[in-house]
Amino acid sequence: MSLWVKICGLSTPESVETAVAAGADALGFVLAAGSPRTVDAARAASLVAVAREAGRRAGREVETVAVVRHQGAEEVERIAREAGVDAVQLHGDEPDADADSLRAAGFRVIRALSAGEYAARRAAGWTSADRLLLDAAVPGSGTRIGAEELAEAPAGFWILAGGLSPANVAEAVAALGPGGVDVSSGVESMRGVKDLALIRAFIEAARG
Ligand SMILES: O=C(O)c1ccccc1NCC(=O)[C@H](O)[C@H](O)COP(=O)(O)O
Repeated sequence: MSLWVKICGLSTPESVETAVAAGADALGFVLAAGSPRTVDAARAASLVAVAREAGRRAGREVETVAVVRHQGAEEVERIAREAGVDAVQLHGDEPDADADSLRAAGFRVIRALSAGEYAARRAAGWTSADRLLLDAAVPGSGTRIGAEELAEAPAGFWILAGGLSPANVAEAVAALGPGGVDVSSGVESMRGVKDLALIRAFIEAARG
């Protein structure tokens, strides 16, 4: 099966068009405050419309994802509805009940955890109905997760994030065996500014 690829932190129509044309499965819009990639819900809605149209032209569905952190379930549901996304990616200390209520409200949920958080939850017997994304401790920082931090890779489908780039994604996938990958910093020319050639190169390298 083809590797699932998500390009995160998109904020311009050009970067959305490029990611879809290059074959991305999912696009992330940062609705968490305080990031150079943050867009408001109205801006995200216009980018979601661009993604839908580009997906229609490409003859496939592209998943749109609101990336949030430390926002309550009600607030997340409100902004996700306004943005018109398919899924939410929870990056904070949200309780499982928030994920349950967002799923019940019709959104797919991605739970983003650092490798350390995942190891602690796994040891405590935690399981989740949602897709799991393993990331560096500081999301969107371009920091990699090392194989040593990931003593046991999750069973089943999971998504690797954190410091991936066109130069290292193939090696990271071979070493850790995720079903999907997620990138932000590694396809930017400077923090918060996506580079269209790097987006294309990342997707090609990930699938190559
Ligand atoms: O991008 C941010 O600044 C951000 C802020 C708050 C929560 C999540 C954020 N980003 C999530 C992602 O972009 C990715 O899912 C992931 O962290 C990969 O980031 P990177 O290491 O930059 O490739």
